[in-house]
Amino acid sequence: MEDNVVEELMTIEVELEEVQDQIKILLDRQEKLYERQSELKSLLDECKTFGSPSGVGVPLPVENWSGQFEWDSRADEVRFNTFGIPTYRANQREIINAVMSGRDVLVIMAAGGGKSLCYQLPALLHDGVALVVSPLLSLIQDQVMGLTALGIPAYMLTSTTSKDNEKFVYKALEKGEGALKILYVTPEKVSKSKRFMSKLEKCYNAGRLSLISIDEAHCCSQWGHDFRPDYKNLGILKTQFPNVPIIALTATAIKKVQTDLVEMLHIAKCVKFVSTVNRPNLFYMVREKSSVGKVVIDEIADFIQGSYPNNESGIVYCFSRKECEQVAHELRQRGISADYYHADMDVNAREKVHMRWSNNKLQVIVGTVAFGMGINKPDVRFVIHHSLSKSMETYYQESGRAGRDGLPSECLLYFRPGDVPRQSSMVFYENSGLQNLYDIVRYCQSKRECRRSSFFRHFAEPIQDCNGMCDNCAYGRDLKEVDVTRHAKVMISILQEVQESEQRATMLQLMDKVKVKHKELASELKRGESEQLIIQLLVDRVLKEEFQHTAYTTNAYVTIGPLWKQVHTGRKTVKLEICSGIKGNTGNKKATKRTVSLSGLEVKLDELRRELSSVHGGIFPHSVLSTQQISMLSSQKPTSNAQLESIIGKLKTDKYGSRILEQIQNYVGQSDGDLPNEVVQSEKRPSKRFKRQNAPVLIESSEDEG
Ligand SMILES: Nc1ncnc2c1ncn2[C@@H]1O[C@H](COP(=O)(O)OP(=O)(O)OP(=O)(O)O)[C@@H](O)[C@H]1O
Ligand SMILES: [Mg+2]
Repeated sequence: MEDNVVEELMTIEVELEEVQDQIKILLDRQEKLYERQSELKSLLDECKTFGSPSGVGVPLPVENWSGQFEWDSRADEVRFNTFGIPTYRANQREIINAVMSGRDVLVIMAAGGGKSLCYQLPALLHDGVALVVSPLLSLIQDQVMGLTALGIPAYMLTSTTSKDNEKFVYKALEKGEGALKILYVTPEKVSKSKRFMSKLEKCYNAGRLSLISIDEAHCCSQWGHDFRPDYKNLGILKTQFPNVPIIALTATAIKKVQTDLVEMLHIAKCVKFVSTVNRPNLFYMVREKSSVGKVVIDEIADFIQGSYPNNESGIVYCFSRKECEQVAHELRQRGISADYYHADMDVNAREKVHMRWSNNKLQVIVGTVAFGMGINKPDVRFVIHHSLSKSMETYYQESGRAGRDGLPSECLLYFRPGDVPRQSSMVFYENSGLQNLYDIVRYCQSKRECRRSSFFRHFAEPIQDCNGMCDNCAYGRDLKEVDVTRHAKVMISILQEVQESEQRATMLQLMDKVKVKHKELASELKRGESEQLIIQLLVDRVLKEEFQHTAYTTNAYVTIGPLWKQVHTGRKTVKLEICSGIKGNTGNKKATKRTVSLSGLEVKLDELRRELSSVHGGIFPHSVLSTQQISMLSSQKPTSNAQLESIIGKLKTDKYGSRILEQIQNYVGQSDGDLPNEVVQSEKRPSKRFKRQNAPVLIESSEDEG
């Protein structure tokens, strides 16, 4: 009797949790609707006021940010000729219009969505100086370098700024002398330097402070993943400079973070632009990870050499520092230029590795989570996870470092159940740590559901088409569903015995016990499948994990979970999906192109951009020409300055035009009779599965504007 009551109670508790999750989603939705309702009501009030006869001549408040504005043509000219950007991406134009109209703006846009342009373009259109607060020195250096290469007067005030430059900046702020359009600082400058703030005040009083931009604004919030205490003091900017519009930008989609930063920055009336979390150009896939370390490395090396033989950049994320070093070493032994990056290295060594990678002198960085926010490289073609991340949010951020230039890129995660206890013993003490981990475990275990849908569900966004850009959508798998209820019951009984004798069992010990006690049953499932079953039972709460600290480590054990009885009494059957093969591309599903393969001319232009970047010093190859521009040049093969200008804009044509035209001419001359866009095989190493393709396609969201 008592048992039954306890069991029902457990079941109800689990169901209650599920209901609460649903309520949370509905409450979020309600909050959004209330927000919009009040926006619309106040808009209506304003319309009535301004629309009345007494309001004749007063302009209507502008909320249609896609409409026409007086700065349109100037904005288009600067976008194209200075930044070399042919069209706006989704929301960019609207955001720029809101900023230009003097409103405070909050921008939530996925990594690589193009947030920088949203403040850099208005900074150039306005008179005066725009201030940008950014959390990391490396990010600031990248940005200043990139802008300088475009001929934009951008400076920074950081620990590395020379005395001369500091003097120049302070003079520009105080007296308006010298050309200064964009000034980057770290948050510490705002909260700690009285001298800087007093100069800024003078700049403001003279009406020359045009805009304040807070990049990576999620650093304000303790709920964000990169909290920075000094970001909390940035509220002072609105208090001291109330007439200057603030634009706060982040890729973090968590609601709590957004609410926090609006409050902290004092921008309650801001216009908010939330873009989708979808990254249509990323191909997501999960592969089974062998328990033999060398096999995993062989597979990773094959993948890189097969798909990326032209030194295309990538990242491999590892669980621990030691693993990073080992994996980098083993990749090098297999002929891949790889190096590691983790928090145990000194700052200089880390920066050196980062620089070599940014300059395309190193193909792969093998990093821990420490290799994070400062990564600004747009042409990362693949992100491989050697082990699973600790949550969907973390995986989204880390894998999202691929393809920031919008070109097809791949995100590959190696999953094996044995990695789960390693992660769980690290995260179990965090708020919802285990829940978050089990969410990504579910993502990894799933063999049918679209990987993109998991992201949409996680970030509470309506589902969009995947276009065949994940393994589950692109390939049909031969899946069979096996009833493993008997196995699950045996596991439960064994764990009961273990518990009764006041002992504990790890996942491996549990499997061994099943093998010893029930040989026939154990032989029905392969080792990996038994592991898969235990993980599934954990995620479904039939089993649960328990942790014990020792002096050196935390051990994870498996024990009976809240729903064990449902299985034990036979009320719940347990099924395991077992994959017996991949059918290949299914005819009925759209499979969009996943990788960028370089044509002969593209390889030549890539070499040229590397050469020009080292000749011009201090700029990255992607600042000379983006991969997207290289692909357009190679398909259109311009022969005159005018044609070139229509592709890459005036500034780059003036700077590098003669060399680019010369390169194209040489290539066309040499390859007379060849296929126009013949795909080249790397000279350095043979390619296993090289794909012949024409110019790469840019996969963009359909909301693009001209
Ligand atoms: N409209 C556009 N068309 C083509 N490329 C663009 C456009 N806007 C931005 N880009 C390019 O996309 C890349 C990423 O842009 P940006 O650095 O602004 O991204 P972000 O949103 O700040 O990402 P993160 O969150 O990672 O900092 C850059 O190489 C940039 O030049
Ligand atoms: Mg950015």
